[in-house]
Amino acid sequence: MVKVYSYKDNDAIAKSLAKFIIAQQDSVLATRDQFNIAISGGSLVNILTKGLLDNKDINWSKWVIYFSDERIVPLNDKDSNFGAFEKEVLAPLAHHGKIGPTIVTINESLIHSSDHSTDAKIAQEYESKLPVNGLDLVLLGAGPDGHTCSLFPGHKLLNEKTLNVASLDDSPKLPPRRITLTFKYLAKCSTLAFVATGASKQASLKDVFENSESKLPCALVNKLANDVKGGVCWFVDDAAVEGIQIEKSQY
Ligand SMILES: O=C(O)[C@H](O)[C@@H](O)[C@H](O)[C@H](O)COP(=O)(O)O
Repeated sequence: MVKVYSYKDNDAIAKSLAKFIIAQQDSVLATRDQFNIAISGGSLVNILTKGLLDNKDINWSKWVIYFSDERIVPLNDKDSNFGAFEKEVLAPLAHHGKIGPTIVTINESLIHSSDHSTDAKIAQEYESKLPVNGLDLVLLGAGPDGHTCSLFPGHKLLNEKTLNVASLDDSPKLPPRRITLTFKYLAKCSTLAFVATGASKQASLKDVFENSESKLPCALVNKLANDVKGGVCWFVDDAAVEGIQIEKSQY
């Protein structure tokens, strides 16, 4: 089942997404002591900052945070997804004296600026740190071209059937070298939640939601809805889904 939750702006999304994440957190922590979540880059980090930072219901010390994809750059590089999350969320958390989450990043000692041959090793090592049975929640972005994680339209990784985490060095969006969760691994996770905002997403989301044959990566994630027990949902703003024939509600 794919659900679409739609709001007028990022502040409203941030509030509702926080409520959703806390519900997932609470149901997992009722049964075990660790909440495994993956986040993505882009504007999602800013929405998480708004919704989570001063939120007393987040049990940060029980969170283990992974990345749905990461750029193969040093962690302090402006293009690093970890770097953005550290600056926006982790540093302010530490500043408030809170016990922070555990973060699982790529091993930057394996990055060689000109030699890409260790990129597969970075992916392999990242895969070895992931829970074998999948994550509790994966927060996904959606690019204007319909990509998600670093799974791009028409890319050979859309057909990856063996690896849970793969590397690529031909990302059409810079920077070119990345690692990404694959569909194989996303299918093992409990809940998949997209956050997509802005009119630049309209054309690809029209294809995702109105064309049952769509091959866009975001559409292929929607097709996993029956495999993942918590389903697939979308948190969108009105601009992203204007004119698109879908049933919308609010969480
Ligand atoms: O690695 C990347 O290329 C980006 O992080 C990307 O995957 C992002 O998540 C989407 O393009 C959505 O970005 P916005 O939310 O900023 O529109």
